[in-house]
Amino acid sequence: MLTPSVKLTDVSLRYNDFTALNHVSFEVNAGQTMALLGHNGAGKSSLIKIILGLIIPTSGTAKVIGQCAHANQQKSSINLGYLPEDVSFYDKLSGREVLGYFGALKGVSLARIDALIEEFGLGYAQHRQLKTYSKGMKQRLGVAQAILSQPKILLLDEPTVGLDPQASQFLYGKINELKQAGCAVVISTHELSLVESHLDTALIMARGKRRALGTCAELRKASSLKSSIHFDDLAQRVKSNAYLQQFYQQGMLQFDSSAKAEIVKHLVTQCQVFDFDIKEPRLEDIYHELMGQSLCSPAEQA
Ligand SMILES: Nc1ncnc2c1ncn2[C@@H]1O[C@H](COP(=O)(O)OP(=O)(O)OP(=O)(O)O)[C@@H](O)[C@H]1O
Repeated sequence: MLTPSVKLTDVSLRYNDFTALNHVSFEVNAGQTMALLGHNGAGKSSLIKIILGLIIPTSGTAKVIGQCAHANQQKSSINLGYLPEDVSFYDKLSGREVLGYFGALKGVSLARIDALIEEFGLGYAQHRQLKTYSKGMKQRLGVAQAILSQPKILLLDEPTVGLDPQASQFLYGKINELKQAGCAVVISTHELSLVESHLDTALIMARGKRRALGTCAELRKASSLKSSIHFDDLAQRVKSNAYLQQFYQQGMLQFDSSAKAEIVKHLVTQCQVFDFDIKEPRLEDIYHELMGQSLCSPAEQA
């Protein structure tokens, strides 16, 4: 059986008397991206630090490619790439010196460093001290550092903060390349619309607990949010079609996501309607439905 790249089983974490994580389990396989979502203080960064082996869970187990995460941190035998939430490097160094330093630690060739500097659009500033870099330039450098050694596991804590739209798109392109090469990716982010089309699964955390885990389709099915279909002369067609009438609301067909395949089949085979517009709940809609309207406070223990 395939060993998951990341496997957390029943992990709890206490900081003194505060329970930051409460019986959390999930797996990420090679070549998969999991988005780690949740309110401020939900426990996302703590989970990433546990995978890195920087924090040992109070109870439960954390494994990376079958090894205890903490033991791997000490041996560094598994190649992990990490972008911390607040990326900061010694600001008297130049961008090139930073990548050169991490490259030397990880045995990366100078050619790879040169290529990444150019790809991330930092060539013109590579010899300047970091104190002259903008926030987005530092973030680009941080992402380049994280993927430098083409890791087997890539952990990105809010990677698109400060990135312009093109740089964000470029980053997701790079992530997809790494996935193709078998990298397992965990991305903690609040930018749901950006991550939606790139994830395989999403883990939604609330107050240290797992609120939901699944593919977008699974989360959509589990939600009570409706999908909808619209097409020209829909109202006319519905008048003479008892099957469609049961879904007709506010000028469109509205239904649970699990009914989509059946309705589409009906439209194509029974009504000869081939051109329609389907709208499904977005990840952001599902997230808001799960989290509710009021602000979650990490201090409220569930
Ligand atoms: N070293 C620490 N000591 C005490 N409490 C901590 C420590 N680190 C984190 N916490 C608490 O644990 C909870 C989870 O923090 P964490 O940083 O994992 O949240 P997060 O989901 O990454 O939040 P955000 O989206 O705001 O970055 C928070 O209530 C935080 O205050």
